[in-house]
Amino acid sequence: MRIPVVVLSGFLGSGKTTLLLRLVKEAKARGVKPGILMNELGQLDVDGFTVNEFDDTNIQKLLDGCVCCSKKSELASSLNRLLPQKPDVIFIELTGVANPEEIADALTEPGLLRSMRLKQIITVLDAENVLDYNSVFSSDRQLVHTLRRQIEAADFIIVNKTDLVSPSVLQKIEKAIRKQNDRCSIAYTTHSQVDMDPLFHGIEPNAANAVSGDRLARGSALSVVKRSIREHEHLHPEPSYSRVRTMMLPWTESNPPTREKLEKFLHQRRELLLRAKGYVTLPPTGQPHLFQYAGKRMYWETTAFSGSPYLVIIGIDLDEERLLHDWNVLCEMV
Ligand SMILES: Nc1nc2c(ncn2[C@@H]2O[C@H](COP(=O)(O)OP(=O)(O)OP(=O)(O)O)[C@@H](O)[C@H]2O)c(=O)[nH]1
Repeated sequence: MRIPVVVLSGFLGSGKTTLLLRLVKEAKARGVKPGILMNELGQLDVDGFTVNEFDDTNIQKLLDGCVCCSKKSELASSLNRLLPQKPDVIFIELTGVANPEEIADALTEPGLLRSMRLKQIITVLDAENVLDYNSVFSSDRQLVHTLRRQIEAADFIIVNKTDLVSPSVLQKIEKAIRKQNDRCSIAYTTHSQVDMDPLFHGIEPNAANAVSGDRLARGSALSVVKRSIREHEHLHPEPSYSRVRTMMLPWTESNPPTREKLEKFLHQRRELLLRAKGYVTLPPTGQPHLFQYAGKRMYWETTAFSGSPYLVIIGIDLDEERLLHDWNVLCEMV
């Protein structure tokens, strides 16, 4: 029986990993064995540590590039490495700038088609920021195109972070979604807390799953996806994002910046910054924290992480040399 694959898409910081953690927990509660493929734009893996807390979960990570373009050739081998543990379902968490249609297409290649089937594309939206993407990223045509595709290709859209917006904003978001996708289901959530029953429909322990009800069985949906991919490749042979850059800011344990200085540093660069995350130690105690900057908000959590601290930032046209210089000046000033 072919293993159902659930693709999680959505822009940087919208709540995909939060959803993935819920899905993995739910899978375990149902006796369903999950396999996970996580893709990160940066060289370092922040979310993997959190997911690794589910100790016996089968995880593959594809770092330093986007699986829908620069890392596409590695998709099949990474997915095939999940197979020996016989997962009942595979969750693929894409980078925030990935076009999920490309993954749908890759799953129809002969090497994967025999063992896997695309069950569902779920797109998570950040309710606080999604309506601004077109204007904020107007100078990056490819990125705008990719973000539109994330909505158009979705079977299920989760409008997340509803705690940060008013009901009238949610109405506008629903209208905007329906203009682009009139067939998907929509749920409104905080912290990606969604009813799991529909998501697990047809996913059973021990993989003797019925194939019915998946996207692959619905020939028409797949052909729409395939046709739009061909159009996409024709019109956009470039990657799904163009000016998005990732870089690491070194975190010296002997001389770390304070929380306030880090926050000010990022806030001053908010126009070009899309996302930041990392494990950092804070003075004076050296307590490790998981730090996240998403949708222009900063989140801090204490953590049991015991590796070397690091901080990854993602932004538009980042000037690496200049940022590193400013960062080093900041660290020396502490
Ligand atoms: N206020 C608020 N914060 C949320 C909500 N959902 C997630 N967050 C926070 O937003 C940040 C980003 O969430 P993630 O789940 O890591 O987002 P992501 O889409 O996986 O991010 P990338 O992997 O960088 O693309 C984290 O600090 C979450 O705790 C929500 O509903 N409301």
